Amino acid sequence: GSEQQNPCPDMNHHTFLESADPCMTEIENLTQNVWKSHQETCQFHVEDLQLLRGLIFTREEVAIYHQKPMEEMWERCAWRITEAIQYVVEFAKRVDGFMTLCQNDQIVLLKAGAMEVILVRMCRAFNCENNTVFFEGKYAGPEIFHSLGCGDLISSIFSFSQALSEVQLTEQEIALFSALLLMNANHPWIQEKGKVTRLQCDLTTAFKQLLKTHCREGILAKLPSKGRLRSLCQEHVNRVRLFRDSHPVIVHTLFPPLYQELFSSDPDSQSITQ
Ligand SMILES: O=C(C1CCS(=O)(=O)CC1)N1CC[C@](c2ccc(OCc3ccccc3)cc2)(S(=O)(=O)c2ccc(F)cc2)C1
Repeated sequence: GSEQQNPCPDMNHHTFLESADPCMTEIENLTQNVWKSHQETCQFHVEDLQLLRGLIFTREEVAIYHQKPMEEMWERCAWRITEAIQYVVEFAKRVDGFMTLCQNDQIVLLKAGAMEVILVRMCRAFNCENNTVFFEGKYAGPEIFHSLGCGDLISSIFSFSQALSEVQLTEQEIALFSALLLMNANHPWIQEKGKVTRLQCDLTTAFKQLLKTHCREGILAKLPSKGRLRSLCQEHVNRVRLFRDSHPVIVHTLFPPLYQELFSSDPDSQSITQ
């Protein structure tokens, strides 16, 4: 790290470290842990996603997507999001403190926050120059999702990604912001509120410290509000329910069980699959 100015020059290095504020190194250790956890579970590396920006679906390929039945497109997106969620689950498990929470709280936090983390991670795979997102191997505009029949949800997802990519978040900022989205102590079903609050507080300190060190406090005002993220996730859940009501067999037989548990079960069902 950067050479830290020793605030008490007369103390030798050894004494200084002993007397340094212990929680400071704890916070720095937490920042490193969260960054490493993100790097190991980010699904695609941001360098690769940048390189792939040149790979855009042709008009013919988009036309093929348009001919796919609604059910098939829904099933594809359900699988894409389920894959992404498995990486987010792995991310959470590697964040210091998350595995010390009781199983109920781990599940409640992931059920409430996994989609929010995916929406944030998505800005890494979004190219705001041509309004395209990385999907199934190439970059695609919103029109590729046409046969889903939920144009409003897709356009809100795209405009959300557009707004977030303008902040140009670093991988460290995405890592800490994602961890903060997950560690939400105010969730009604949390049993060990104190432990989650402590985690949330340490992550907030770490995030603030990171922004301060890099003179990036200005981005706090540009980050999406909790309300914006929550309404986007709710819109997704509403759409899934609408689709499930009209295609119950498809959802029950072809959608990933994890996706059904997280997005199409009633909100307070705690029966998550192991
Ligand atoms: O971006 C990612 C990945 C994040 C990690 S990464 O390493 O950066 C590689 C990319 N995503 C993973 C899954 C993705 C996803 C995002 C939102 C979503 O909303 C729920 C939904 C479900 C059914 C119908 C409509 C909407 C579903 C999937 S996606 O499939 O790429 C997709 C994208 C845009 C869109 F408009 C619809 C689907 C986003």
